[in-house]
Amino acid sequence: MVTEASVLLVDIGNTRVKAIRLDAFGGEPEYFVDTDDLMNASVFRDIDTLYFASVREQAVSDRLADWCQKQGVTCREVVTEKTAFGITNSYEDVSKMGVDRWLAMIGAAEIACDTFCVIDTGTATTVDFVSKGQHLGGWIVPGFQTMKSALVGATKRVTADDAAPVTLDVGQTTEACVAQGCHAAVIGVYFSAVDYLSRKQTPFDVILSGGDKKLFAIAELSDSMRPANLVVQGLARYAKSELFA
Ligand SMILES: Nc1ncnc2c1ncn2[C@@H]1O[C@H](COP(=O)(O)OP(=O)(O)OP(=O)(O)O)[C@@H](O)[C@H]1O
Ligand SMILES: CC(C)(CO)[C@@H](O)C(=O)NCCC(=O)O
Ligand SMILES: [K+]
Repeated sequence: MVTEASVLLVDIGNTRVKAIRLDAFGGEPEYFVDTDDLMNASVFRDIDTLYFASVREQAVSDRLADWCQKQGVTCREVVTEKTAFGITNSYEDVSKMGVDRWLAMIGAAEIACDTFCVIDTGTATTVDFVSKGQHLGGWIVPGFQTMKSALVGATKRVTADDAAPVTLDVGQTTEACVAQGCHAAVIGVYFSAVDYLSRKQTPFDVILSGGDKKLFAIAELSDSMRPANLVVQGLARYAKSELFA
């Protein structure tokens, strides 16, 4: 019999792979560089079912599925759909939408009111807007690190450091100007999302997620929610409904 402790949820992101068992999905996942790293890890022991989602190339998914088959582990890859859990995707070709965005919406819908947006910030910052079960559309923006690398790569005299500001401020050195400027740009996405939703003239929730959500400390003033990891939460919803409903 499948138990929640024997199901592993895996989010294969652009930068990192996150894995956590279904019975612990609200907690902190384990991080891996890639799926080879994951396949050798102890989290893989004693599981009988794997639910995964990937934004990497197809070969990565194929290799993971092959490996599961050899281990006798049931493997289910979740992909972006046109409709599920009462949400309808606005993309005409839903296969083009990154499954992390789809799962973030599915995860957010469980905790948000009728109208909401989910802001997921990591390698990219994505924003997706949903009202009454209809996905209205979204934004894809470079993430904080990605913005800094693009800036450094496209200029001669601009350099960056590892600082990750949490307050809106200004810099007095090149590195501080870059860090504060890119932080201001990330925060700008949040304010623009609030502005867009405000025009709907209906109550809404803003849900923040992703490896860099700490950059949104400023949003604590408002009542936006910051759940653990929405992509994993979306995967958990799929696994629960398919295995235990
Ligand atoms: N231990 C860590 N290792 C790598 N990145 C980290 C770590 N802790 C925080 N981060 C931040 O998290 C960001 C990556 O976030 P996340 O893991 O959500 O991204 P990702 O793997 O690209 O997933 P996504 O595809 O959702 O963007 C990095 O930009 C980095 O600033
Ligand atoms: C935008 C990212 C990189 C965010 O992780 C991912 O969702 C992705 O690769 N998306 C494909 C393009 C799209 O969603 O329209
Ligand atoms: K992201």
